[in-house]
Parts: sequence; structure tokens; C-alpha cells
Amino acid sequence: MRPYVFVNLAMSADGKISTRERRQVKISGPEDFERVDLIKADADAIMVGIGTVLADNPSLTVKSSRRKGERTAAGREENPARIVVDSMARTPVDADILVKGAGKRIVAVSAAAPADRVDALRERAEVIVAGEQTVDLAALMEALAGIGIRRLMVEGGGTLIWGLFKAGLVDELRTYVGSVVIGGSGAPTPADGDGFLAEGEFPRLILAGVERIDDGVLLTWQVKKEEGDRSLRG
Ligand SMILES: NC(=O)C1=CN([C@@H]2O[C@H](COP(=O)(O)OP(=O)(O)OC[C@H]3O[C@@H](n4cnc5c(N)ncnc54)[C@H](OP(=O)(O)O)[C@@H]3O)[C@@H](O)[C@H]2O)C=CC1
Ligand SMILES: Nc1nc(O)c(N)c(N[C@@H]2O[C@H](COP(=O)(O)O)[C@@H](O)[C@H]2O)n1
Repeated sequence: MRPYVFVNLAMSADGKISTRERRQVKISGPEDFERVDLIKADADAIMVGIGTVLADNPSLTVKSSRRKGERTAAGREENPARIVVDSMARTPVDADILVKGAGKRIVAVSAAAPADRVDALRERAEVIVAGEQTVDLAALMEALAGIGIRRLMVEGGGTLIWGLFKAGLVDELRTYVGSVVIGGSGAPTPADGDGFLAEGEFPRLILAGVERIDDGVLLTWQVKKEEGDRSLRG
């Protein structure tokens, strides 16, 4: 069994999620950031790759006091569990994700992660070991389902999202297309990594929603299920 996995990202009109220097940029407007806060508050956990932690230093906390209050009134932590996918335990111990806001933190590492760095992270987070050299995302998902995570939001970046698509672990993709052009052949895109070669490998999507928000558009896609998929229902 694995959680229901939905990816949420913001890209420019030319399909970039940040600059070629991997500098965080505001692509969403105020209404879209509200939407993101709402879906975050509804999730059991939120995941990013170590590249995003090192580039953006996000806290991934719920921003609205009302939504935090609603979570605690329902017996949940103020924030969803925050998860970093980090094979070599490179997450700085003072990263915002580990120090800001209440709630569980999980760092997923591989067996190759240096023991001293893993021990330092254990002071601030639960550490899950999945995979030998890099994090085995399918094994990680099983472990997350085992600790009660049913709805998992993925914020990025492009390398992690690619890894999840490659492993057939994405159920839904929500792409906000903002009204800017970033450009740059080396600027990150929603799914980077090696890319698929054969058309038969491409994950197939079903368009489930189109909504105008701020000066852009939100596209919601369902990913067609593969045979034997063991995702929990969304
Ligand atoms: N506009 C938007 O919505 C968003 C934009 N961003 C942007 O994205 C950029 C960061 O993206 P990126 O550099 O691709 O980094 P990611 O956040 O995607 O992290 C990628 C890293 O995750 C680790 N990882 C471990 N196991 C796996 C696996 N099985 N599959 C894939 N990755 C794995 C790898 O590092 P290791 O091997 O060391 O573990 C890998 O390099 C930043 O510029 C940020 O601003 C990020 C989020 C949202
Ligand atoms: N939805 C969305 N729109 C944008 O324009 C963005 N730049 C991002 N970035 C993501 O949000 C994270 C920041 O989170 P905190 O505010 O620190 O909680 C950042 O790391 C990206 O994942 N998202």
C-alpha cells in the first residue's frame, strides 16, 4: 500500500519552475498561494527533494492561523508531516523545514548516508532508511503508508517529481501556469531527470480541471493507473 500522491507546482508560461541559477521565484499570485495553503492544510504530509531544501530553504508550514486551528481542533498537528528525500543526509540541521513550526519531520536517506550526519538529523527528525545509494521511492511510500500517511502532497523540485513519475508513484498533477517567462535551457522544469525515451513509457494523463486563478491557469490532471497499482484513494 502507498499514500495517494499529488504533485503541486507552479511553472512559468514557458514551462520553468525556477531560474537557471535555481533561484526561487514567485510564479503564483495571492489567490494561488491561498489555494496552495488550503491543499497543504488538507494533506497528511508534504514532500520535497533535498535540491529544493538547499535552493529555497522552505518551511512548508501552513500559513493561515485559521487552518492551523482547524487542524489542531481535529486532533492533528498544526502542519502536515514534512518530508525531505535526501539520500546522503545533506539537510542542514538548521534548515527551516526542521526548525520552523510544529509537527513531525521525516528525512528519508539511503543506506549510504554518512552515519554522523544521520545521527545529527535524528535530533530533529525521524529518519527513514530506504534504498542503498539513493532513496528508493517505492519503499519510502510503503513506509509512509505504514505510519498512517494517506494523502501526500509533493512540492518538487523537478528531479524528485521525475523520480516519482518514473517509479509510477504519482496519482495527480496540479500545475499552475503563471504569467511570466523565465527561459533558459538549463532552468528546472516540472519533471527533469533523464526523461523517458519511448512513447510507451510516458505516463498518460486525464485532464480533470481547468481554472483561471490570478493571471494564470490551474491545470489538474489525473494520472492513468498502471496495473497492480496499490495507491490509497484520494
Ligand atoms: N515552482 C515550483 O513550484 C517549485 C520550484 N522548485 C524549484 O526546483 C529547484 C530544485 O529542484 P531540483 O534541483 O530538481 O531538486 P529536488 O528538490 O527535486 O531534489 C532532487 C534531489 O532529491 C534527491 N533524491 C533522492 N532520491 C531520489 C530519487 N529516487 N529520485 C529523485 N531524486 C532523489 C537527489 O539528491 P541526493 O541523491 O543527494 O539525495 C536529487 O538530486 C529549485 O530551483 C526550486 O526553486 C521546487 C519546488 C517547487
Ligand atoms: N505554488 C508555488 N508557487 C510559486 O510561485 C512558488 N515559488 C512555489 N514554490 C514552492 O513553495 C516553497 C516555499 O514554501 P514556504 O513558503 O517556505 O513554506 C518552495 O520551496 C517551493 O517548493 N510554489
